[in-house]
Amino acid sequence: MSAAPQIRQVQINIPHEQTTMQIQALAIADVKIITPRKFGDERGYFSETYNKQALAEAGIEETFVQDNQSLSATRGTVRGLHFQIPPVAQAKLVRVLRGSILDVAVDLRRDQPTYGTYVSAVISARDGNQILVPVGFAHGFCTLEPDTEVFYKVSAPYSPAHDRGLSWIDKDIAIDWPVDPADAVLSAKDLALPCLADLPDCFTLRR
Ligand SMILES: Cc1cn([C@H]2C[C@H](O)[C@@H](COP(=O)(O)OP(=O)(O)O[C@H]3O[C@H](C)C(=O)[C@H](O)[C@H]3O)O2)c(=O)[nH]c1=O
Repeated sequence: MSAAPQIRQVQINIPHEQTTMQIQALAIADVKIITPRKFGDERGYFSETYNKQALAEAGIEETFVQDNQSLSATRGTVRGLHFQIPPVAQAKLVRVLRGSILDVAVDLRRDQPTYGTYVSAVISARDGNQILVPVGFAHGFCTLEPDTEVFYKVSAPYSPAHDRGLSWIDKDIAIDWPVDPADAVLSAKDLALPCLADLPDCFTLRR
């Protein structure tokens, strides 16, 4: 049994009761952290983890058509970076059912000043927070705990023919992952993904 991969500590927020759904834009403003309201009592808590109308009232109009869930047994598991190309490009609403992840979104929109840059956030079952990754981004995460279970909604159905990926260790993007490449657990597919410089333009709107 190989030793557990070494994970550099990442700031994990302490959960707190919320009175309303909170929405916070990250440095790339289209990527948002959504923290639904929690009703705590002596039994535990209740939370509406998805409410289409509440999101629409906050200006989040994505329509989700498929739910996905993955379990990663080992902390330091990296899944991604993935995206689907039009006409089935996906927005993703990601949350963690058990454990925690460092979630990463890379901007692939060549007509944006943030093209080729990324944002990241710790998403955890403890915090009950979620990340909204819009169309036009590559998405991936690194698990921070063993047996981390991730649940996410996508706005277009899975289409292997439109499934694309980007190397997690692309030097031009230089994502600060909390695990060293020597210790990370990835699929053979993800280990072979190309760098951004070798990807065709997938998302710039045709004028
Ligand atoms: C994504 C997907 C996959 N699959 C099948 C295809 C493979 O036989 C198997 C595992 O797929 P994959 O290795 O792509 O799974 P992950 O590495 O967890 O990829 C996912 O995790 C990263 C973080 C993402 O953002 C993507 O949404 C998604 O690609 O599930 C399906 O049947 N439907 C689906 O929607």
